[in-house]
Amino acid sequence: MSTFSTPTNSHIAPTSKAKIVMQATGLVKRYGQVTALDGADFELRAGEILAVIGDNGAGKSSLIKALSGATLPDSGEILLDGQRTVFKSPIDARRAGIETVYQDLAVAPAMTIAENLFLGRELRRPGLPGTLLRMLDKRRMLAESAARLAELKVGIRSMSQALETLSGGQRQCVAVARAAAFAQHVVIMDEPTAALGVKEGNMVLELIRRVRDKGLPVVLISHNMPHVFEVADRIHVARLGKRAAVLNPKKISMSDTVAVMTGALRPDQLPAEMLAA
Ligand SMILES: Nc1ncnc2c1ncn2[C@@H]1O[C@H](COP(=O)(O)OP(=O)(O)OP(=O)(O)O)[C@@H](O)[C@H]1O
Repeated sequence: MSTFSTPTNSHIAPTSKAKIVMQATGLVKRYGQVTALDGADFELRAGEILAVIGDNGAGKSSLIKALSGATLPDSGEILLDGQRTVFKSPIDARRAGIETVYQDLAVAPAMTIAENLFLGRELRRPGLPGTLLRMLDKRRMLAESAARLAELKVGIRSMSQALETLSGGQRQCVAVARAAAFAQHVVIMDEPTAALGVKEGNMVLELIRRVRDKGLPVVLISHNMPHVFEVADRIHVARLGKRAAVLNPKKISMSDTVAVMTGALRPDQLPAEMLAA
């Protein structure tokens, strides 16, 4: 069997005894004649970065949409901390502590970094007696933004500069930091390093590790195999609307991973050590 890359991820991966933070069983989602999810299972553990990979149309986005409340599956169960949960909207998922960083970033380029961090969750000053009017607390939002970014070692100095003045990688870091700042349980990232150069991609990968090390498990959807192997503790392979396998990136090569993803290699043909516990 081929060996392709030496994983550089030095973090101690969670063992099979690590707590299951989020779980899904038998998710089904149909769009007319198309079955996007065909009984997909999912399991995210405390302390891990779980990469979700799969060929085009394998059901990655549909899975993530179900986990983040963007779509309601036709059947199947989602459990958060062991409790059955139904997300009827992304707001439900956010309330439950799940933050998602979408590919389009959902940011306002002309607004400041602080305004973007608190977009939709603005801090306000106490209301004046007898009025409902509550002014935005810009000072606190600036201070808190600076604190959040510093905590994650994102090296951006001025929180009052417009987001559009930042590079693509820095903007992505702001989006990730925003998710990490508000998430109580899980951060889901959809292709966070797509369209970034090598240096900027590495900067975002570093940040993703810091988010995990801060105590938030991360679900990372990516087509970028070197990036997956750089940071993932386990690799969930989606195929034909199901979870085909969960792989151990420390034991399996990139080429064999791609072979499992495309169906050229069946998971039951792999030595047990290549499968994640
Ligand atoms: N809103 C929709 N309406 C109709 N079909 C859909 C819809 N969303 C997804 N599908 C179909 O469901 C299947 C799974 O799609 P999904 O986007 O989940 O796969 P994916 O693994 O994320 O693919 P990609 O890597 O190309 O984004 C595909 O056949 C897709 O065409």
